Amino acid sequence: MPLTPDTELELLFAPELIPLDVKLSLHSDLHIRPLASTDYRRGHLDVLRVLTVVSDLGEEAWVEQFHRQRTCPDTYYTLVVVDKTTDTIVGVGCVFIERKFLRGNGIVGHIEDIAVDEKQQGKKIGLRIINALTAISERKGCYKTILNCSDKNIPFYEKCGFEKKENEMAKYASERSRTPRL
Ligand SMILES: CC(=O)SCCNC(=O)CCNC(=O)[C@H](O)C(C)(C)COP(=O)(O)OP(=O)(O)OC[C@H]1O[C@@H](n2cnc3c(N)ncnc32)[C@H](O)[C@@H]1OP(=O)(O)O
Repeated sequence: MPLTPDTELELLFAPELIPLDVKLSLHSDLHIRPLASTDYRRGHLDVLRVLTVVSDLGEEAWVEQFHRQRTCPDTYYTLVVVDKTTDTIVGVGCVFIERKFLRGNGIVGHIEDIAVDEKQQGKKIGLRIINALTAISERKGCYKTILNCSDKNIPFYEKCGFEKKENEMAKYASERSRTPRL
């Protein structure tokens, strides 16, 4: 299936936010753009499976989540790399913007959920995704861009220009305690 032009898609954010140099540095068979409302069908969740176990709630629930993100202005920047020859997704990543009271109401970019299709790893797609997300974070005015990763991925993020700072702590909620009550 040939690539669907961006102009025919409902996109999560303005495509102009993705820097031209990142677009040009990709292989000619690849295209980088914001997540689109029809990307469930292009395998968005399949690519995320290389990262973790994915519960597929179906297209309707996926589209609902897309619109929840889209209605939070200036907050979610999820992008995808699409194989132009098949119109399927081969790489994904997100930066979301946190608004702080510190640093003069400063803003911070949090990079999340980076994944590249197993068959396409090692071709600099991950690097281009991180470059694009960092550029978006900086263009939106974030004073820093941060992420959590496993020890295994530290060399990858160092190649992307990140350095190790502090430690990650996590507390996972039990099924019972995370039932929404408010
Ligand atoms: C915030 C988060 O989401 S953390 C979770 C990250 N995602 C995952 O772990 C899911 C499974 N892994 C993947 O999807 C991919 O392998 C990624 C995203 C980690 C890397 O994407 P790729 O496209 O394969 O990496 P890419 O080709 O851009 O690599 C860029 C550079 O980092 C290096 N690199 C990539 N992964 C590693 C690694 N695990 N160890 C050492 N170096 C690495 C590459 O060799 C390359 O170096 P070079 O410029 O000297 O040639």
